[in-house]
Amino acid sequence: MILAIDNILTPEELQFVVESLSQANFVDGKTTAGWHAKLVKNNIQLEKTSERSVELTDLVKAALERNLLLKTAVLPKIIHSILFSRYEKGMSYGSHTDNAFMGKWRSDVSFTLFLSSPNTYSGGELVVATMDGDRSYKLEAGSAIVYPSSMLHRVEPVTEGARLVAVGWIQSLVRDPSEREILFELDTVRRSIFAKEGKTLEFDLLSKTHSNLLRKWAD
Ligand SMILES: O=C(O)CCC(=O)C(=O)O
Ligand SMILES: [Fe+2]
Repeated sequence: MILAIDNILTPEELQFVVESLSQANFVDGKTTAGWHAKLVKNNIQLEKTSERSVELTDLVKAALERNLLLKTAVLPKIIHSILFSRYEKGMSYGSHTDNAFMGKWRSDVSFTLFLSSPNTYSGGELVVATMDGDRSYKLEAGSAIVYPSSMLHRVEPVTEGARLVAVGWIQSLVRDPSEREILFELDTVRRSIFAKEGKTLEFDLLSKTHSNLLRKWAD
């Protein structure tokens, strides 16, 4: 399941992040890519060890953690390895797959949080390869695409302007995307029943099934 989540950041947070990044020092992105992804990675990114990176990482992580849609669809165990990347004119990231592990954490879900307004740059779409063709994404600033880390993906060349994003990886409580999808749908239905009718017997039974499956599938 590929999911678009709008307004992860408030306008104030977005402005803060973008302003902070405008004064930052960016380095070659190849330093954090796997040995094969390095061959096609052509961007620059905020130095991970800088104080600014730690501050912005905490901000983005907190924004993702408070988002209910992300919580129910992704079931995060930990949001790890956030990077702030910049693609200037001519930069791109060719087709690749993300490493299964980053340090000790597994990458089950990848995300791109768009930080530049789409009308400030040309090209730079995130393209995810699905069984029925390529899907192309270029969201409003502050919104994110969330997709299984198992999928091939790329960033199209930027032809004008600059594309600023925060990308990162999540280890989910449930590694299998199809199991996550079942849990997400059950959770969505039970919340909808609760909103309409309150804590009915149907709500209780769906909650029981959701909890029992989560217990069964979580690692
Ligand atoms: O910038 C993006 O949207 C995705 C970048 C990416 O695929 C990566 O950093 O592994
Ligand atoms: Fe990637």
